[in-house]
Amino acid sequence: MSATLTINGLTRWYPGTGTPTLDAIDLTVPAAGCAALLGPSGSGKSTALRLVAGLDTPDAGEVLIDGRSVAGIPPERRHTVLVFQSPRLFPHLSVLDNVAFPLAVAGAPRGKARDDATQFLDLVGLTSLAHRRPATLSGGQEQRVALARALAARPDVLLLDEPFSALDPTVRSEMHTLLVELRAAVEPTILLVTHDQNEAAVLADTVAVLLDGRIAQHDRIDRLYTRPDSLAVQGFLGGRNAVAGQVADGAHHSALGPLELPADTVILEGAATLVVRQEAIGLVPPSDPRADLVGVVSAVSARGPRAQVEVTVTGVSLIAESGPGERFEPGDRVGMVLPLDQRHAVPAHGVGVRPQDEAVAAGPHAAVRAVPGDG
Ligand SMILES: Nc1ncnc2c1ncn2[C@@H]1O[C@H](COP(=O)(O)OP(=O)(O)OP(=O)(O)O)[C@@H](O)[C@H]1O
Repeated sequence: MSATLTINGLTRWYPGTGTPTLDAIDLTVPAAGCAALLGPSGSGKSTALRLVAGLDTPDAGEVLIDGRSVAGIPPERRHTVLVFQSPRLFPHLSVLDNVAFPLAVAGAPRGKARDDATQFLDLVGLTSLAHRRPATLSGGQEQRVALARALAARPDVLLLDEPFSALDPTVRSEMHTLLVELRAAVEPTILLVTHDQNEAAVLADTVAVLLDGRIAQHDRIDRLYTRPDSLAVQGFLGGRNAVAGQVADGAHHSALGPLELPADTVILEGAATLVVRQEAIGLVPPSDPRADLVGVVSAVSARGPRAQVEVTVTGVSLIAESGPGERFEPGDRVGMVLPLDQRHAVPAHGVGVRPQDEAVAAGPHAAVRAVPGDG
């Protein structure tokens, strides 16, 4: 019951707004895959889901399910189901009949619809509540019913619009576990909208970062963290270190001195910003031979069990995270280890260049190094 979802050049320009809310976005979610659309409030995430679901009409571009355009097909015939932040259950129906509803609408006899619904309730762990009314359920239980109802409709594509953001952290985490189990059991194709990076990381195979109506980067979450295409993506994902400089001879040159760049990426010669995640930097004694840099602690701020440690190195401020039990004070001299595979250079102009994009880079600042296996 899963299908490939393809979004081509999808554009939505609400009347009276100066710029399009969605500006020609492209996105593919393979059958049984899960992609997250991650972006700040107002970036156009819900607009994209509404267009895929058929609740709104694009100004340009198209949505394809298994290669077939769904333009002009009404929502109820698209084989997509949208689950919202609020469960939107039918209050006058039992839990079981809520889940059986899409089956009954599709023409299944009452007994068959209820049998099927029982199986989906079992999948979400709620068979014991089958005869309750929604008003007697907790928020997490209601959302479980909403998921069971959505899956019972056997959609080609399951669309989730911030489905867990109203739940408290413990219940949200239980719902994440449930969704991982549902994926394994039913293998739906999922497009998930969220503004929560952790949720995207836990649930999705790939994450499309939506900034100002454009997909800034669609990648695995680990690559979004360590290989951002732009400083906008790096900053949105909370990266704190960005050092301006130049790339030459496979290294980044700045006030920090030359720092070799990893070989598993294409490196552009020219102006580029070095980025390294704060949690990837190791703090060691200044005499430690592993230290790539030595500096002086300029500030320490506690963040739960870890602290953010600001270190000044030849006038450049870098942030690292100390581990549990490590204590640093302003004025301490420290060594910093910047693991080679965690370093990345973001070209000063435009997005980063990947192997598949090499043709774009042909020019005076063309890509100088590409290693198979990347991207
Ligand atoms: N029907 C509409 N008419 C005019 N503008 C709209 C309409 N729907 C949404 N917008 C605008 O489009 C922009 C994107 O809205 P959208 O709800 O898609 O963003 P979002 O990323 O889902 O945000 P949030 O995380 O806050 O839900 C917002 O500026 C919003 O005000």
